[in-house]
Amino acid sequence: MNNSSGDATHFALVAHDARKDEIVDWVGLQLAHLSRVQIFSTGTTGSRIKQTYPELDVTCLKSGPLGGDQQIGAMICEEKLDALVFFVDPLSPMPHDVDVKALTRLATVYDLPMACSRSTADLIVKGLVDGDDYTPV
Ligand SMILES: O=C(CO)COP(=O)(O)O
Repeated sequence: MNNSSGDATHFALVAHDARKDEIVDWVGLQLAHLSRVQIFSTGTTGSRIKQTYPELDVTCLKSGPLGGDQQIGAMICEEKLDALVFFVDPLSPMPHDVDVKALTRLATVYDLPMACSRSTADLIVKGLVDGDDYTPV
């Protein structure tokens, strides 16, 4: 836990449409660990995760194209998140591409652990939930 509120571990989980099935599958594989995490998601991603795993603690924000990416960006600036898992679709143009860029940019600016793929997302879970507390050097 590195968020400034000092309580539970907070993850943002976001996926573009072409990768929503993939994030739902990934959450299922990490269910035991993610059940110990407070999850914040953009609207449609969060609804899918909640529907499939009602036992998880998921807060749904606005849909990405309607401001959800920006809400997550604001949480990063306010140091309310410990990690961002963002399964980006690299093959489709997005009407809200500027928001997508802004979100990944802020994760970089604030040195927030960010995963855009399953393997990196696994490593984040291993480092932040399954392993010893992560302390940035
Ligand atoms: O568009 C998104 C991220 O850029 C995701 O938004 P939804 O989860 O609402 O589809």
